[in-house]
Amino acid sequence: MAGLTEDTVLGIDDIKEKDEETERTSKPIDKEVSAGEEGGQGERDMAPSAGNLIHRSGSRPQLDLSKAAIAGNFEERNPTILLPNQSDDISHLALDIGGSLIKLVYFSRHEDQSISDKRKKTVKERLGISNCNRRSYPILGGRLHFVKFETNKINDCLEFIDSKQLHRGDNYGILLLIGMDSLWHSELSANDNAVIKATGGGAYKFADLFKERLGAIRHEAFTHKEGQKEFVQIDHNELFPYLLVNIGSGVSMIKVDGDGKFQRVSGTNVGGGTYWGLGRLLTKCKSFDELLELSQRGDNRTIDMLVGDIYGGMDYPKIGLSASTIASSFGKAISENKELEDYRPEDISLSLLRMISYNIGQISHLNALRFGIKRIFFGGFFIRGHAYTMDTISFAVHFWQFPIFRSKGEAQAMFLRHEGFLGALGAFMSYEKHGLDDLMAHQLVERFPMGAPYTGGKIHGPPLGDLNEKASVISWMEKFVQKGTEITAPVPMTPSGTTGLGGFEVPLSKGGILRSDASALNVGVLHLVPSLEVFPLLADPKMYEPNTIDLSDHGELEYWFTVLSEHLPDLVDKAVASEGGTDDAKRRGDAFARAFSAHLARLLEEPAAYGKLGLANLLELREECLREFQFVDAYRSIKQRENEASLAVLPDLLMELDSMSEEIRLLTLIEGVLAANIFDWGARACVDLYHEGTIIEIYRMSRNKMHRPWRVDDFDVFKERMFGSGDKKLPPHRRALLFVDNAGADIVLGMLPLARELLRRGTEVVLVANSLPALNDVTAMELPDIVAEAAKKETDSSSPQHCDILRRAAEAGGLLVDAMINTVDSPRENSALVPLRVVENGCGSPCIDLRQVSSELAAAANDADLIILEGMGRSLHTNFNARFKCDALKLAMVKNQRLAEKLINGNIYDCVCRFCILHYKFSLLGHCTL
Ligand SMILES: Nc1ncnc2c1ncn2[C@@H]1O[C@H](COP(=O)(O)OP(=O)(O)O)[C@@H](O)[C@H]1O
Ligand SMILES: CC(C)(COP(=O)(O)O)[C@@H](O)C(=O)NCCC(=O)O
Ligand SMILES: [Mn+2]
Repeated sequence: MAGLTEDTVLGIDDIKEKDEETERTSKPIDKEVSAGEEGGQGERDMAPSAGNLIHRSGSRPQLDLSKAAIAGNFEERNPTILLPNQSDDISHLALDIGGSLIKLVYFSRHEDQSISDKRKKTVKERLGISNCNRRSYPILGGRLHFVKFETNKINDCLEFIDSKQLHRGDNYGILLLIGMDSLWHSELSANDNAVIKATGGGAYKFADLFKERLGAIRHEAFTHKEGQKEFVQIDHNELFPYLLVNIGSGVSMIKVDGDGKFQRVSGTNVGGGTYWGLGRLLTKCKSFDELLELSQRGDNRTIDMLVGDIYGGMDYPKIGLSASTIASSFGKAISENKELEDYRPEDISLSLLRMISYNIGQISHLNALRFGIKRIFFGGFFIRGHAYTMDTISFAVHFWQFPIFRSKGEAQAMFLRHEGFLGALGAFMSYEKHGLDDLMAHQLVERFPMGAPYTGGKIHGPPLGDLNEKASVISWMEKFVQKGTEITAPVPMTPSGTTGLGGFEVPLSKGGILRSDASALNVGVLHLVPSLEVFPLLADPKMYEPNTIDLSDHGELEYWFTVLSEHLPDLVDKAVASEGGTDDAKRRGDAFARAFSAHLARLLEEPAAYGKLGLANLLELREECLREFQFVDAYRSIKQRENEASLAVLPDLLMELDSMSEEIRLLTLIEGVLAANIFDWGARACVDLYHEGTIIEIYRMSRNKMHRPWRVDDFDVFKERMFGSGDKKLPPHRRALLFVDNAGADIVLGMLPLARELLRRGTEVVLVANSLPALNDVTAMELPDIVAEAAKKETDSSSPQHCDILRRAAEAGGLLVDAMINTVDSPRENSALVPLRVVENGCGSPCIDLRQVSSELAAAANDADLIILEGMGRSLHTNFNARFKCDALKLAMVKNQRLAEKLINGNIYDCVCRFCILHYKFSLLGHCTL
């Protein structure tokens, strides 16, 4: 890559000179910041119309390039660019301006969490219980977004930055990467002036980034062979050394030996720019995607000279080459009397794609061999998530490893979902002020928005990457709806192995029609939630897989897609009603339905598009989509109604329970939990049931059907743990974490009475509930009021004080603020009483991934020796097979026939009571059914 240094320096120089002009005339910065590109592509095309987008304003901080200058020697490999006039009060943004594409990674803060969360206030302030192991981060959490633009359309990029208000905010700084596959970096200046770092940091930072962050983002890396994507979870300890091959306009090959230990060992000038540039000239294509799409319909045999062409249609087995091996790319063009017009552009494109991919694959392989490297990661936007390209590269890497060529073992070709964003992301992460250097992988949650309609109460920017049109605030929703329809239309994918060319040297997957911009839906927004942690009680976090249902089985996938699609109209009705049924709500409801359907269609067609797909991901995606369209809580009124109805009958239930013997009571309590889990607005069968009676009638009916043995029935083991057998007794559990599920009868008549029983036995109880609404699940915010209502002292003096246990425990746990104030002076006769607390779980889904829980929950888990997971989402769809370091009880009613058949070989409404007991030293207990 000769000339890189000069070009980049020139580019930066350009910024410096032209910014003086900018200051005088308010001329645009678009030309200036694009100057790092090589080959002049696009430079002249750039219209200066976006010039006033990033403007000075007294109150708003912005990107101010005036008087920008390189600090130090221009010839240096690590030039620092100083922006003396830049306020560092701007958005988190990193730009990687490449020869072909601008990659933008930006950070948006989460909106301020409500501080009026009564539960948190009471827990923390009143009782001084805090998340002692919580680290303090300079950022409070937010999102990392990935966007790309063609370098010659920098105006769109600027418009986007403007529409998203990225040039203002109260953050720290901006990073700009200028160059092409460059291997430069510079240190942050200690100077107070804002600094632009010029770095091709992708490679340099990648080592660390991958190891600590991306490497553990679920399903980042994958292999791609014969049309099949397979995600690879890489053990941190086995990552190094690896070869990073960045296929941008040109190609860099970097050997990475450890954190920050890397070396550019090779490269080639035949890269993505070559394919696009040569392809454009030869086929007259107008866009890269058009060129790629052409290749899918091509047959390279018309242009490439094959081994068979030389050897009369025969293989050449002596040297291990079959007839269909390409002997010479474009070789036929010399021997025939044809002009360019005589060749199909499709064939030219395919021939070119194979030529370049093979060449890169081969050089990569040779370099891997040279250093004895087993893994090659391919990045850069040339790959563009394109199945055929990945197959071709994998094939090439593998081809040279056929026995005859093989020497020192096989190198594996791996691809990355964030393929093109490595540079921008690496630089972003390296910016120390963000505090991101301390972030751990489980603190990044990936989501797949369609383009948020609102931020800060306003509609911002066009959603789906169609940035050619001017961002029109008014028509945004209509545009979305239209776009949604386009991408909903299923895109056919040719099944693997049908290209008809055959032969081991021909990659099989060719794909169908190319999606308009695959990367827009391949890479999600990474939510940074610094308070997320791995649940400390997981027995083996590395082996933990939350999903029980594997959707890689296509039949399974289709079934659940149908279930979710059929549920959609009803959900939209509820969501719209929950927002007052206004015209705006209806429009949002429509957009939500389209967005979610679009995701479903996309995933049905390519299940691995967003990483390995499980049922929990689908259910969470639905909630995320609702939130994206500002549906805060679709089931709010249903939850309220069911809470009220259930609270009204709770005193009678508690009285009934108190009249029972301990053992009968425990059984009745578990029956009650299972029976009340029938109130699930996410299950079709149950929703149909609700038309047939009142909440209490359905609850009674459900209870009456609770006959043991249940389909999975470990109740006897649980009972033995609780009461012992004969004279062998175990002390009560110290602390139980109750992962609660639905609002209404489920929590009020099911889990609260069980919690009360544990409290009565001296076990401290922590109710673990959702941080955000999902279906009719109760949230941590809602729980204190429900508990307070359940624990209310009966004013009617004739009623016994059956709520005392709950009330005192809730007081002790800081849940009843008012009650505490009232009882401050009265002597606490039961000061030894264990507390009842509420913590949020960190998620907003009907399922729970225990690798990412709130730090509050992680802290509460430290002393816990019993976990109770309740409901289908948390104990069946996810965590059915999860193993813990303490006793664990999983309770759920199966409200879906197919799941019942598959999971427990049973029927709908069957129940699961699965108990897994830890081996106590002096264990008196048998083992559970696991
Ligand atoms: N929409 C697109 N426009 C232009 N090039 C694209 C596009 N999508 C993928 N590419 C390919 O990606 C290459 C650029 O990759 P990238 O990693 O962004 O490198 P650079 O930093 O050199 O721009 C292009 O040369 C082309 O082969
Ligand atoms: C989303 C759910 C897991 C919620 O169940 P819960 O955790 O409340 O018991 C469940 O409603 C579900 O799997 N529904 C889809 C299946 C169906 O409609 O049959
Ligand atoms: Mn639920």
